[in-house]
Amino acid sequence: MPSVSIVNVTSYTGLELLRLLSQHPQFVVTSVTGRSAVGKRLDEVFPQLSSLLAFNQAATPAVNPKLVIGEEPAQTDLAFVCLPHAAAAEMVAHLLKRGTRVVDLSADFRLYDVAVYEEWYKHVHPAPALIEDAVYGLCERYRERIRKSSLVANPGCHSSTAILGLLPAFAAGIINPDVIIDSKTGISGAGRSPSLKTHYAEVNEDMSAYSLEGHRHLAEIVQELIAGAKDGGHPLSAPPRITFIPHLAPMTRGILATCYADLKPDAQQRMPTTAEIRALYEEYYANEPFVHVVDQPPHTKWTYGSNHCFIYPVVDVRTQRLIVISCLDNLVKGASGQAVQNANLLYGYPETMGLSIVGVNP
Ligand SMILES: NC(=O)C1=CN([C@@H]2O[C@H](COP(=O)(O)OP(=O)(O)OC[C@H]3O[C@@H](n4cnc5c(N)ncnc54)[C@H](OP(=O)(O)O)[C@@H]3O)[C@@H](O)[C@H]2O)C=CC1
Ligand SMILES: CC(=O)N[C@@H](CCC(=O)OP(=O)(O)O)C(=O)O
Repeated sequence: MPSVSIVNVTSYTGLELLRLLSQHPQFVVTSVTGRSAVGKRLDEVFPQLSSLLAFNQAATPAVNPKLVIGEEPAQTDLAFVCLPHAAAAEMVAHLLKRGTRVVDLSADFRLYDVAVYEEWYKHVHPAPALIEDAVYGLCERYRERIRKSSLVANPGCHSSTAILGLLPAFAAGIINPDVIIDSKTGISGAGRSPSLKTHYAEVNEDMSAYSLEGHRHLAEIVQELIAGAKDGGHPLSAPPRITFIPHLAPMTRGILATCYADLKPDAQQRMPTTAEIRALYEEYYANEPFVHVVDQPPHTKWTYGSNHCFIYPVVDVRTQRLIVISCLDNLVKGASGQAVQNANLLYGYPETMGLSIVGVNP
């Protein structure tokens, strides 16, 4: 059974990995780190984990709540890195050097062009030589490459939502590459560190837009939609024109992106119908266990705590625009669940292993 470390278990994504891996029949978490909790047991920091003791009958349980949090990760087969960007790249370089396979939840290896990374992240990339070895960890697109990889760059949460929502339309060339993405996110997307921006009294019953000057996830979205269009046989002649505006919504988890684009007429100057587009989307995701094309606008509550993404494409007949609503849980399909899906691919396990849970609703 592969041994696993979680680097920075004191993060929301680290904690979510513990929850998911506690149900995984193959991986065994043997090392966890977190500067603010060094020397403490997992169940001291996260008392809810003590409930696992009643179920941990195996000699090596997947998650042992008595595991002591360290400063540095011990040698393991696989590591999930849940550090902020830049710190993550340094840790990833260290782990790869000692032969550990890595799923990095940060943004450090998601962009194939280091100049684009440095433009958006405003610092010099700490390990640019590793970028070419990394695979963008959107399993629905790159599962064959992920299987052979040692470094998976787990996608961003807004990016996953928007890319999954728009890929079929870009691959089929049915829209003008001029898109507006209006993405609403739960507060946990901002992480666990205290900040006025995420203080309860500030965000409860409040909605606001942020990063209007340009959000970092735009770079990933552009990169992947260009690739999706090309691989679908409809390469773009120029970069897509995308306006992506994230909004903070008064909920703990969840992302709901509403995407708008003008439809292109077919060779007979006829516009596609909702039924045709839904059929196209259903075909694109026909064999995907975690992506579901639905016939009504999805709710973030459908995804709460699960690795599922729900997508609703519909034509606005008055304007001949395609509207696609896509939603998922930022901490699961948008982060830790997708990371486990990637780890399953790395080890040749069924992609769904340990991820069969349905969303909590209400
Ligand atoms: N939250 C989300 O929905 C998503 C997050 N991500 C990405 O996943 C990674 C983890 O995110 P998230 O779980 O939100 O993180 P959190 O903000 O919840 O955790 C941050 C923790 O990281 C530790 N930390 C901060 N700076 C450093 C540093 N320089 N070196 C080492 N440790 C540091 C601190 O813990 P301590 O002091 O205990 O070490 C801090 O509490 C990030 O790269 C994030 O961008 C990706 C997709 C979605
Ligand atoms: C609410 C909120 O602040 N969300 C974060 C999501 C960040 C994320 O997904 O992580 P990466 O930085 O790894 O891309 C944001 O919009 O920046």
